[in-house]
Amino acid sequence: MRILYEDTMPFADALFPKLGDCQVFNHQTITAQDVADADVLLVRSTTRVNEALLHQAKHLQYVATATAGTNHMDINYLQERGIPWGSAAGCNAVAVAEYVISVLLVMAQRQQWDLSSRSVGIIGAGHVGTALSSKLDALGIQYRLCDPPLQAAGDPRPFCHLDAALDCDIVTLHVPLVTAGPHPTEHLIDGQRLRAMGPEQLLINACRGEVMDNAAALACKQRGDGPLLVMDVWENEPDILWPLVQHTELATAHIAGHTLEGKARGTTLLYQQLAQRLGRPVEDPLSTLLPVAQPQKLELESALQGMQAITALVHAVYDVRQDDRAFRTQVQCAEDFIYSRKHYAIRREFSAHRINAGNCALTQALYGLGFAC
Ligand SMILES: NC(=O)c1ccc[n+]([C@@H]2O[C@H](COP(=O)([O-])OP(=O)(O)OC[C@H]3O[C@@H](n4cnc5c(N)ncnc54)[C@H](O)[C@@H]3O)[C@@H](O)[C@H]2O)c1
Ligand SMILES: O=C(O)[C@H](O)[C@H](O)COP(=O)(O)O
Repeated sequence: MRILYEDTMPFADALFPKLGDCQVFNHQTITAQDVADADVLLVRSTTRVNEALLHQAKHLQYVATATAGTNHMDINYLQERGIPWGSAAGCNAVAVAEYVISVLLVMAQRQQWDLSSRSVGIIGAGHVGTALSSKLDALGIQYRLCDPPLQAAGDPRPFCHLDAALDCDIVTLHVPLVTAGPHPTEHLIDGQRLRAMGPEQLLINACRGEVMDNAAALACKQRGDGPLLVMDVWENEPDILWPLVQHTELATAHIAGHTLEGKARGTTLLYQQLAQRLGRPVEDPLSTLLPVAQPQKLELESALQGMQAITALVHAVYDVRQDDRAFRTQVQCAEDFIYSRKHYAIRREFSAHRINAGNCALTQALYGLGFAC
């Protein structure tokens, strides 16, 4: 069993050699020739899995991506070739939800917003949208969910129309990139919708760059129109529309999902899927692989209360302003974009940290946010 896997999967070296002979590849240099003899190909979202890469691969039995998004894989081509494929649905939902929470707390401080009187429109109520809604519940922040495919499938949660979600004070996008069919998302947020949003509104894109028309967003901002923008994902990564960066409140290099837990879940989900396909015992190695966070226990400053205390603790674990600063100072071209993602610092999820808040209401909110209390 020849397994070829991308070099950006934490813990892959500890897991996949148990299942076969392994080779590691770099997405910038991989060729069709490299894949020719592979039985299994395991990627992240930076490798385009298509005919150009796979046409010489005559033995492929399985292709999988250790990510939630699958738009980098030509699923039609895989199906035509009869090659089964998999993904790591939900692996980094908590990471993206924590990114959005960090953003909201930064923006609330900067804009003097009382988040308890602001509404959030969550577009896409799958793994990420749902994880985010639980954290907003914990903070007592109102939200509306918009997800026509789930609504049509009978999901019992209350859903709203896209226009109602776009009317919220804060709008956050969590849909897959879909280019065809009844619910396409490519340029879902187009020039017209951007122009209809006011300067007090905040639009967060942490799903796929192509869901928002970036050129239209730039034109809007250059005219002084449109919402405040927070962008983790960009059209045409890594060669993005650089002039747009200066018009954003916070800008990052597609790292919302890059917690150690999120990436490690991606690797272990693929390991489990492959083990199952090979008829091997399916163990869950995640908890044994993750190191203890440093510091594991966080202390709460006794002078801080309520949202101030929550903000301090969230930002002690993950402060998106650090990633924004690094992006603005170190990322100026496509190569920088790739480099910064590949060398992203280790970021842990709230659950890796234990807090003794004392105060019952605060403990409940922190527990709801995901901290170990
Ligand atoms: N920035 C990052 O690091 C990062 C990390 C994880 C995921 N993502 C992106 O975010 C997307 C969502 O992630 P997820 O794990 O929640 O995926 P998911 O599949 O669990 O949820 C996506 C939801 O979007 C809904 N949807 C589809 N079309 C829609 C439309 N037109 N309008 C409203 N809702 C629609 C689907 O019904 C589904 O419920 C992924 O596909 C991926 O592209 C980005
Ligand atoms: O779709 C996903 O899961 C995310 O966008 C993921 O964070 C992408 O990360 P990458 O594979 O590009 O490192």
